[in-house]
Amino acid sequence: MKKIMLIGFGGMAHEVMARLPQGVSIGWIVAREGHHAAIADINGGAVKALLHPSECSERPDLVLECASQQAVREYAETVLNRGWDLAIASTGALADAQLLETLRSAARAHRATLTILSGAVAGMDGLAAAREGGLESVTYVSNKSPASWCGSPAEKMVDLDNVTEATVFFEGSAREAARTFPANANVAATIALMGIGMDNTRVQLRVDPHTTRNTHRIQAVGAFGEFHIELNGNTLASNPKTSMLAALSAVEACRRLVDDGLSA
Ligand SMILES: NC(=O)C1=CN([C@@H]2O[C@H](COP(=O)(O)OP(=O)(O)OC[C@H]3O[C@@H](n4cnc5c(N)ncnc54)[C@H](O)[C@@H]3O)[C@@H](O)[C@H]2O)C=CC1
Ligand SMILES: O=C([O-])CC(=O)C(=O)O
Repeated sequence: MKKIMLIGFGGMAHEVMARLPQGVSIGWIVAREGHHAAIADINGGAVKALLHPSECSERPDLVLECASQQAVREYAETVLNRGWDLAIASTGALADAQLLETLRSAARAHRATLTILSGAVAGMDGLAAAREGGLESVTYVSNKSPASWCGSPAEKMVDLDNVTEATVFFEGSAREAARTFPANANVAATIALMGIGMDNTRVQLRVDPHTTRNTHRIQAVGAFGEFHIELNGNTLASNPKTSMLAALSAVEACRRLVDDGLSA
């Protein structure tokens, strides 16, 4: 049995727990203290609630971050310094170039892997392959409902309650997008990390009152040719900011621990 550590106890973490592949169990959950009683109830106390990964004295087979960019800043270095493999959803934390370098060095020094979950988008394998031949441009457009942008800085950029048509409220770099919208624009950072970087990846964020989905459009142009991907993702019932596919990409990372057959 593979035993993983989850970081976070919100929408994505619950989806991962509900869909955990056979042969994988959750040994530890790093969460805020307010969640510890609920964690103690899971499987008759089989899961340990922690405030920090350093409280764990065993070696998890994988640490899965499904919490926030702040959680990556708080815990990722400790995890990698212990030589534990880490997969992160909150990829926008890596818009901080210094943190990215620190985590890369920690992973190299301790022979750990830092995996960027594909999250809410698809095509990251193709984008990374295209990069090998040279990319000219990568653009990303995110289109979400007003409920998705609620509680984000979008509230100050557009009237979310009264918007009547799809409206662009942000245009800029992936670095700026990921930093400004930490719960909504991690995809921008993921695309940047797999493509032409945080400053060269152009991002447009839109609010659309006529949708309930999270739509991600990627256009990449390079020596390979060009591709356009449009992904219309259903959101988690528990969190309209987060696409179900993002949670499923975390589940798939767990499945890789037990499946030793084909790999994408
Ligand atoms: N790469 C991608 O495509 C996507 C990435 N994400 C990232 O995944 C995160 C989680 O998504 P959801 O579960 O839907 O969010 P959520 O808001 O439903 O849950 C987040 C959970 O993490 C906990 N948390 C946050 N910071 C923490 C910290 N420093 N220490 C301990 N616990 C902490 C919260 O208390 C909460 O339980 C998002 O905040 C976002 O950063 C979300 C969607 C897509
Ligand atoms: O789940 C999504 O559709 C995208 C998202 O929240 C993010 O990029 O942070």
